[in-house]
Amino acid sequence: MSVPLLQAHELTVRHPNPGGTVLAADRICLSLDPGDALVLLGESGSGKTTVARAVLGLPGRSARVTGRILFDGTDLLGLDERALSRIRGRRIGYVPQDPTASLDPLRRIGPQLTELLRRHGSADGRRAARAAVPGLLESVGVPDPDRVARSFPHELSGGLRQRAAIALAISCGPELLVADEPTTALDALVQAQVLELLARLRRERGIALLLVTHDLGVARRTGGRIAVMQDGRIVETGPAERLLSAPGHPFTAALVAAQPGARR
Ligand SMILES: Nc1ncnc2c1ncn2[C@@H]1O[C@H](COP(=O)(O)OP(=O)(O)OP(=O)(O)O)[C@@H](O)[C@H]1O
Repeated sequence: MSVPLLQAHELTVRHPNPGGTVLAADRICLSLDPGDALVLLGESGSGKTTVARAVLGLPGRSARVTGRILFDGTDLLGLDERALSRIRGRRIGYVPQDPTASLDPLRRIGPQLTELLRRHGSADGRRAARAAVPGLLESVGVPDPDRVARSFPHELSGGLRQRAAIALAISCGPELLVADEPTTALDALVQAQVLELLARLRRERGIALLLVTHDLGVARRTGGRIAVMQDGRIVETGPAERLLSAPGHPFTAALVAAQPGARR
């Protein structure tokens, strides 16, 4: 059996709010092996993003976090910001719902990738970094990498922008990608293509995937394991196929009944 890449033990996150505190993640335990996929599935407000942000070491300034998040054996909650930022972006990549959150609107795609490749030491010198950009864009399925490298984010379609954001996220050769609703803003065809890209990155590069979604269809197509969240808790975990075809928890059963087409 392989050693888990990511493990959460009793992860609990409280957010302050005017009426007291919100228990956004309640004693979360999860485990993800290298190259595997884990989907956090749940309705809006169930705590999925809170867990994903805690794994990124970005729980929010005022959040109170307890428990442990072990990444390759190191407890991320015990690290200072400097140590965390060495892991985040280098060993853990982040794909947001809205790619404009990771792309700088005022810079062309190429220079953004060049800078990251240099900063993370994935390419030796500016010239090598620049030369690596088209291959990186090609590896995320960009059909015309030179044109895209010369483009500003707003000049690209939503699907190409998300591919560029994924290129940024994998530019440092991460072992884990955290993707928060990465296809929600895309139409159905592009959504399927982006999910296929994430699956290919797992297969070909062995990058593990922690994906947040409210959409059963996305969870099913991502494959791997699903953890169903309700009110800050994981109520059920299991292999995607089994969990969606034979839910063990009434809440999962209700979710499946509400989106019957997503079972197939
Ligand atoms: N920074 C914050 N301050 C106060 N409350 C917060 C904060 N972030 C999240 N919450 C609350 O924590 C709970 C869980 O939110 P979270 O965003 O993790 O859920 P989610 O399942 O990702 O939902 P969504 O899909 O809508 O983002 C919600 O009640 C939310 O209002």
